[in-house]
Amino acid sequence: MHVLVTGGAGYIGSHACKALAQAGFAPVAFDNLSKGRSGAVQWGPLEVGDLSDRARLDEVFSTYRPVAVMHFAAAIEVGESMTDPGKYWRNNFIGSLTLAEAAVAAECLNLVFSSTCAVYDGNTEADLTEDSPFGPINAYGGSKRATEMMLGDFEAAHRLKTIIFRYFNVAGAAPGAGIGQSHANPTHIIPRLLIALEGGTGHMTINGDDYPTPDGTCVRDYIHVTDLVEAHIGGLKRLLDGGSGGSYNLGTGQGASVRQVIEAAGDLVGHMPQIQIGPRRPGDAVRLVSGSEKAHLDLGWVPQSSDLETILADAWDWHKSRGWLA
Ligand SMILES: NC(=O)c1ccc[n+]([C@@H]2O[C@H](COP(=O)([O-])OP(=O)(O)OC[C@H]3O[C@@H](n4cnc5c(N)ncnc54)[C@H](O)[C@@H]3O)[C@@H](O)[C@H]2O)c1
Ligand SMILES: O=c1ccn([C@@H]2O[C@H](COP(=O)(O)OP(=O)(O)O[C@H]3O[C@H](CO)[C@@H](O)[C@H](O)[C@H]3O)[C@@H](O)[C@H]2O)c(=O)[nH]1
Repeated sequence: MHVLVTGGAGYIGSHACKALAQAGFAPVAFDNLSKGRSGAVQWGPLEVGDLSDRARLDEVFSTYRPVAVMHFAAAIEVGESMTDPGKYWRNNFIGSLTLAEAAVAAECLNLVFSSTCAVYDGNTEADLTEDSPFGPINAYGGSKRATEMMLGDFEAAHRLKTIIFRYFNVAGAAPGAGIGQSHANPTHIIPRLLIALEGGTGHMTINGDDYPTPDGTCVRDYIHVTDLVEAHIGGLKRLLDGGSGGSYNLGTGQGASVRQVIEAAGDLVGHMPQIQIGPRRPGDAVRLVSGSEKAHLDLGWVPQSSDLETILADAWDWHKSRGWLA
């Protein structure tokens, strides 16, 4: 059973391919390699192509006749989305629309979509459930929320069943698998921190320490990538067994501030980076922590490796092993 994995050469998509293969599916990665790398595609073929290229999508659907799509391909940087919103609306929203139309035309009517907690109102201090108010405060979250709405309309009109997963902050790496967060110039806190601790820059800038949080820095809910992709396998099986779609938060319910993440990484490695306080990053939410049990109740999903120490240790092991990458 082929599953088309858009963004399959990227960080989470490559982990999903690994989990799909382990669960007995045949993943087919579809990626334009703008951020992904071909070396991360180890569990099935790589089809190079862009979401905007409908003819290329049609060709890939026709070749593999996938039973489902896992849709990870997107531009993902919150800060960039505030300075270049068009890139986000074009790639994430128009790209997803093109993909959904191709899937319906190919009668591939099961889709798992990578959404984000950035669809919620990030200025609230409350834990977030699937019923929390929307209010994307950045263009990235806006492009994801619009895609969710589009997919809802496609489900009603075209029977394209969709499971929407709203991830909190994904981190870590599958131990020993040769895949992890490998952007050339990472913006995410954990890869940047590991580069700093390794001696690459030696310093870490905190993007604002005057937020209304206990230590003044932004709070996030970090989820291990191996736990995250297991939820996708559960969601996919539910769709293929005839179950309904739905929306699910994927987080742990535990918040960690930027300072706490830096201190935990310093404890792991045995020394602290030099810390500088910079300005707030446009589009940053104050606090994003999941308050939901829905994925546990509906899908039986329980994170196994998502304590911050394990996440950082696995990310650090990946970071040290990836010297051969650009
Ligand atoms: N990393 C996180 O913490 C996080 C949190 C919430 C949601 N997400 C979502 O998870 C998904 C995967 O994120 P990731 O962290 O693996 O990012 P990533 O950049 O590593 O992976 C995205 C992949 O999509 C590919 N891609 C981008 N645009 C494309 C296009 N138009 N056509 C074909 N391929 C394209 C890139 O080359 C890359 O390999 C994204 O949809 C992202 O919004 C990530
Ligand atoms: O050098 C750095 C890097 C990051 N941060 C801060 O660390 C926090 C986390 O930032 P980052 O790791 O970039 O993640 P987010 O901006 O929270 O976004 C990630 O997590 C979102 C869910 O919260 C996803 O939707 C996005 O795709 C994903 O990029 C934010 O407050 C950043 O401002 C710093 O202070 N210094």
